[in-house]
Amino acid sequence: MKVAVVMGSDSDFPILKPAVDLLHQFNVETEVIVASAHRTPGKVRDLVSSAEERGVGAFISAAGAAAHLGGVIASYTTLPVIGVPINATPLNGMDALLSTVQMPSGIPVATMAINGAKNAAIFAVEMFAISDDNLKKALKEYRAKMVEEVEAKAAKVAAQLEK
Ligand SMILES: Nc1c(C(=O)O)ncn1[C@@H]1O[C@H](COP(=O)(O)O)[C@@H](O)[C@H]1O
Repeated sequence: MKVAVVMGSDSDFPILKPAVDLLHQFNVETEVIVASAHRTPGKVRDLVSSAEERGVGAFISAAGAAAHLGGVIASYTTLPVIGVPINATPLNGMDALLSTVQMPSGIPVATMAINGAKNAAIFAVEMFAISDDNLKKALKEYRAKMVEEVEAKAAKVAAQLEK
């Protein structure tokens, strides 16, 4: 199964790139697509309608401003949609957060933090890991590495206090 990473504009890509890299680090296949519910509605409908045939198991949808992309993707599929509101306007992402998260009942978009693309990737891996023991193991290793990194930071602070 792969993750379709859809963004509203190429201007969102710098936020999405680390998420795509993270998915590849877990050996999860991706397709990375620029498409807009506002500007290219036909492309969004087509790519979502045919997604299951291409082996897509989940969507990550990232958009800034009036971010309707996630909701529109969710309207065309029963695959899970993870929304990433992007900070792209003078409203600092609040516009995208509210338009992504406040979905009408029945059509959910699992919304991450503003610019929270890496958590979207991890969340997708967690969903795939439910039926994939290798991914489950890889997630446990990822967490263990995080513990090591925090302990190294704690040791650094402790060393500074001893000076
Ligand atoms: N929110 C949407 C949608 C949509 O929801 O369909 N399409 C593009 N956008 C967003 O507009 C912002 C500015 O786009 P440009 O940089 O192309 O002007 C981007 O953050 C994009 O995700």
